[in-house]
Amino acid sequence: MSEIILEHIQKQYDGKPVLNDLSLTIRSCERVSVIGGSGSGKTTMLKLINGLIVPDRGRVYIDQEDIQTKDMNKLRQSIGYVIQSIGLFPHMNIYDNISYVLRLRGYESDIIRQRVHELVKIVHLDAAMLKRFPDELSGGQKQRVGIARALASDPGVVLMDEAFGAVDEITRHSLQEELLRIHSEAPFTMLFVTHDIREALYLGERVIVMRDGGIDQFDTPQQIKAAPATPFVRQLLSYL
Ligand SMILES: Nc1ncnc2c1ncn2[C@@H]1O[C@H](COP(=O)(O)OP(=O)(O)OP(=O)(O)O)[C@@H](O)[C@H]1O
Repeated sequence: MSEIILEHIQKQYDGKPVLNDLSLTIRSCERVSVIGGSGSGKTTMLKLINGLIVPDRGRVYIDQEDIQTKDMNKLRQSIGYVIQSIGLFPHMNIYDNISYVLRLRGYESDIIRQRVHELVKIVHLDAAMLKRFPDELSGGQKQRVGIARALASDPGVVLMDEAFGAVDEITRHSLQEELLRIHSEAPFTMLFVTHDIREALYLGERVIVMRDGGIDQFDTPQQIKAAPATPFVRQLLSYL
């Protein structure tokens, strides 16, 4: 449950601007989708929010606190991050993967066990899978583990980067529905990067359309459909 503010963010790689004077406010508990061309800066924006990279200029605030003034390890532990390649630790079983942040934070084992069992229920995983290792799970099951791990410490912010990109259509649809249900039961501020305009419009209460390091439109799905702000937004909508 956190408000995120990006204020005049500039980021360059090798002298080439990747984010160009980006400013936006994401409300506490809001679901925001991010869509845009390849290389438009979507992943870079997420990484700036969880402190994996720092802007050349501008500031990121979470709940009115400049993240640069925070302990970066603590910041990352307080933000759920789900990526397409999932990033599960291959040498740890599912239980240890899900409980990783809780163990880092020094919670007692009874509390951790209770929370892990709560989480597997939330993401509809079979508890029998907790003993397995990531390479013994299907793509969709691994994604559920990734979501459970991201939610483990009850984060105020969850960042998802093409989180459902590597699963089949049916699994993708059920993960989308589960994500909406999970969010409605225990809300958090969510940024969801996707290449799929349907997914963006379905999951986002508002949608950011990025192009070349800037924002073409940041609006509700209804408004984006009713009044696309640029030819690029119109082109995206033509794929519906
Ligand atoms: N560590 C890096 N060093 C140099 N250039 C980088 C680095 N990370 C990203 N870039 C460049 O920054 C630009 C934006 O990358 P970013 O990953 O944010 O795009 P994206 O919108 O998420 O793209 P995609 O949809 O293809 O994943 C790209 O041109 C990319 O090549």
